[in-house]
Amino acid sequence: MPPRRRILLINGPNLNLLGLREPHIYGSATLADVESQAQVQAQELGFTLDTFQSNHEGAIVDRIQAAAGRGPLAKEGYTDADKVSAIVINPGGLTHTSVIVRDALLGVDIPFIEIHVSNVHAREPWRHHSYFSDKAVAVICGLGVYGYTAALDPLDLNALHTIPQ
Ligand SMILES: O=C1C[C@@](O)(C(=O)O)C[C@@H](O)[C@@H]1O
Repeated sequence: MPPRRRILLINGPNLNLLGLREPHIYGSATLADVESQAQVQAQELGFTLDTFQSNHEGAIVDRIQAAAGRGPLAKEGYTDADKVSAIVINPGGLTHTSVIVRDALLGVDIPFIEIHVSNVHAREPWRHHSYFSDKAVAVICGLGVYGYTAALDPLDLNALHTIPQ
């Protein structure tokens, strides 16, 4: 059987307001636009896409653990079928603060791509540091919401592990 490709797209705090918050920085596309475009792309490329957004750090940790079939959500109906082979994550402000989301990603050992809509390196100095970049397969920033499309591109996915059936 061919390897399964199931990708999890996570958006962190405040990204539910994409399209409304600071449009001069983040543009006018909404999170719904981003997720539906990503679903179209997934269908075209033949992988399953799960999407998740939360404003809560612990909820993101629980969802990452569930992506490996572990943690509290694993007891609530998430099964092995929900295991993913790669994660695309825009951690939002947690990028610059979150040891625990970093630890969650390292703990499940699922390769991930970090994406930011804005060019964080052209913004406030404290946005230049990420708790994720040194462990990410790739980091995409400053491409606007096209960054999500780039992250899900098969060229990037080919570089990632897949879960054998
Ligand atoms: O919430 C966000 C969004 C962001 O991750 C981006 O997509 O550009 C950049 C972060 O610094 C910020 O806190």
